[in-house]
Amino acid sequence: MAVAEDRPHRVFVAGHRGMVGSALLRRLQDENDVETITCDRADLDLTRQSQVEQFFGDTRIDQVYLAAARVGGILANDTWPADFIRDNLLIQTHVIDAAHRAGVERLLFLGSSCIYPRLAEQPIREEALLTGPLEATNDAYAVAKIAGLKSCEAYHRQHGADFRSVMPTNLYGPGDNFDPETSHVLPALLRRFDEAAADGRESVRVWGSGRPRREFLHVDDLADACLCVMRADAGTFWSGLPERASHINIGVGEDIGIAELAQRIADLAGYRGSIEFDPSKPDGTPRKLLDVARIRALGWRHRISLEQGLRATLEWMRENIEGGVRGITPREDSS
Ligand SMILES: NC(=O)C1=CN([C@@H]2O[C@H](COP(=O)(O)OP(=O)(O)OC[C@H]3O[C@@H](n4cnc5c(N)ncnc54)[C@H](OP(=O)(O)O)[C@@H]3O)[C@@H](O)[C@H]2O)C=CC1
Ligand SMILES: C[C@H]1O[C@H](OP(=O)(O)OP(=O)(O)OC[C@H]2O[C@@H](n3cnc4c(=O)[nH]c(N)nc43)[C@H](O)[C@@H]2O)[C@@H](O)[C@@H](O)C1=O
Repeated sequence: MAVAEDRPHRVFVAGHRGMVGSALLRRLQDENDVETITCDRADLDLTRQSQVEQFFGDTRIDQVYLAAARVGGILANDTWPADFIRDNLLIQTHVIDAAHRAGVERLLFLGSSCIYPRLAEQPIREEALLTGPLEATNDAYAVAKIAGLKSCEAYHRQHGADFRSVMPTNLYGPGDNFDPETSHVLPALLRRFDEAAADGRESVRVWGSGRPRREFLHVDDLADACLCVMRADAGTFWSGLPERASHINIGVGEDIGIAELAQRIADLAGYRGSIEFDPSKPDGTPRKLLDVARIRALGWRHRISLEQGLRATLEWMRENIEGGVRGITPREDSS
């Protein structure tokens, strides 16, 4: 490695105020050979190339965790595809290229399990990439994420850059977006059922048919997996991947139906009314279960069960979202 043994690695976490970025910061604090670097979006808008180049030019950085992105649930993705493809292509292209020019020794790009074909064989292996059509509700976001992992692969092939990618399954945990319209399913249902229980409501609506299946990973486990991938020596990491690939799946290896998830959350929140399904909302991809053999071969396995994670996240939500939730807005409204 390029870094002298006697000084800590200077690690830039992009997106440090988000759910994943803040979990990475918590996890990196446990490492005594790491000095973390962050910069607020007000001072560094990653969609602006000049700002990104200046930041990397002025700041000595050894490693990058690229957890900044435009992120949202199925409806936000389906409603604002232009914002999702634009922001994500710009952020990742600027950061990856500036990191390469600045001589960053290692970078981790955060993709998503939605990169795989809608009807991929389950559990989904890394090799399923680009073997079939994408799910329409998030194809713009998925194309940007595919471009991100392909960028890492291309900079590795052409320049020898040690830029790696992880493809996490659906995540949840402290710092999540609990906005009813723009969030993912798990935080949306935690909030909806908790409020319904508190108000004594008789019925709660769950989007779609309830039949799709999803795999859920606690964000603290994801942060641990990211460090495991970044700490793997280059020979081990690259030799464990198929040729012309830079990505590795991160998940728990089992999934759950949305109707069952809703019932478990209802029970946890103490909700006693009925559950109805809203067919006017999209189901999205029918199933998205990752094959996690590769990350397990690197020595990582999740520790937090869905039961434990749901309880802890419900507690976190009750203590932290009083007075408002962090949602997202379309770009036209936000700039
Ligand atoms: N959540 C999930 O279920 C999954 C997430 N992922 C991936 O993990 C990564 C992190 O996601 P997550 O933490 O959930 O998302 P969040 O929305 O919680 O966090 C995203 C972060 O990116 C920052 N950001 C967005 N745009 C810009 C910009 N133009 N300039 C600077 N910073 C910006 C945000 O800044 P600010 O706080 O100022 O808004 C925020 O800190 C993403 O790449 C996502 O694709 C992958 C699989 C599942
Ligand atoms: C991580 C991943 O997240 C997104 O994909 P998704 O997995 O389809 O996302 P989701 O969590 O929003 O929904 C999962 C399922 O749950 C159902 N569902 C029920 N009730 C609610 C509900 O109240 N809110 C939401 N959001 N979904 C609901 C919903 O109808 C769907 O069947 C990608 O766009 C992309 O961002 C991505 O990579």
